[in-house]
Amino acid sequence: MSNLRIGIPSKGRLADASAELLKEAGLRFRRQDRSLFAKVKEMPIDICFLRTDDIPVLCAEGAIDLGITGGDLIIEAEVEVEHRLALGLGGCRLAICVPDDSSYQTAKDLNGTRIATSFPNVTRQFLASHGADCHTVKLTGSVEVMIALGVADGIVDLVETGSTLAANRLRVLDTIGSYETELIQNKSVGDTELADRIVRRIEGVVIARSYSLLEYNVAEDNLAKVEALTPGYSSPTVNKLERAGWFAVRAMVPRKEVIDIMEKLEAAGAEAILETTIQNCRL
Ligand SMILES: Nc1ncnc2c1ncn2[C@@H]1O[C@H](COP(=O)(O)OP(=O)(O)OP(=O)(O)O)[C@@H](O)[C@H]1O
Ligand SMILES: O=P(O)(O)OC[C@H]1O[C@H](OP(=O)(O)OP(=O)(O)O)[C@H](O)[C@@H]1O
Ligand SMILES: [Mg+2]
Repeated sequence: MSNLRIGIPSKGRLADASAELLKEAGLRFRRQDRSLFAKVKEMPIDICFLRTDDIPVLCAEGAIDLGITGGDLIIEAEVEVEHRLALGLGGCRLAICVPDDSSYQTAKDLNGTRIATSFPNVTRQFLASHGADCHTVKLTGSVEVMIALGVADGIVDLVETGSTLAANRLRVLDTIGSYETELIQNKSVGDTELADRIVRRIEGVVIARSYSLLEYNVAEDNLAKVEALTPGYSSPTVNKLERAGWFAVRAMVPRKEVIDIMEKLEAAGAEAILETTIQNCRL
């Protein structure tokens, strides 16, 4: 059986984060210069460095068994792949944008107009579902300037901070969807056991990155109140302290909620509240 092939972006904003994610999942490899492949040490796995937007079709065609790419690119590619994991990276939204001073109010108002985009399939489907039939102008990048160039009346492009829109005096008319980076799998992978092992390893890192471990001490009278604040991933760990009537509690807490929960724990009488990061986990 040939090695399991994992395709990751060779450049761009997802490249480093994708490689780092695999390394934290225990895959040890090093890309030589600008080579297309890298062998993983002591495992029958090859890493392939590809264009982010080619990864969905290469995964569907079986050139790679697993791939890391943007959810928006997967939908635009209109291919059949298994969506194995959302990776908590590359969050963005795909939006219909028009000039700030235009009179458009809804997607339907765009009927008969020209829309510049790198996502013609998603664009046509969304506009058709809103009763608008538009001429799409397919481009690979710098879509925002096409209205100024007179090529389009509106655009569909990715929006993260909104700074590109502001710089081009554009506003969001409607949001098509929100996306993040995903791990996808070919529907007929040969070594499903190894593929599942890799998915499980990556899942452990993704969960570990999205949670922190909170530990604190609390008097018995306040125990029920604080346990409601930190129910944990499945259940908090509670141990009796030497200090009579006091308990030590440890629980996983979503990282983005930690500060808020620490304040609530303190207000509920918890003491010695500590946050530690989780390097990896299996839950
Ligand atoms: N602000 C953003 N702009 C573009 N893509 C983003 C953004 N935020 C997250 N992404 C994700 O990254 C993917 C694009 O990665 P890709 O490597 O193709 O382009 P890039 O990083 O913009 O590099 P390039 O300069 O080649 O366009 C998108 O499909 C999306 O899933
Ligand atoms: O909302 P923002 O934070 O401004 O990000 C959105 C912009 O980023 C991406 O462009 P990119 O920088 O990838 O250049 P490109 O158009 O050449 O891909 C995307 O195509 C938007 O133009
Ligand atoms: Mg780009």
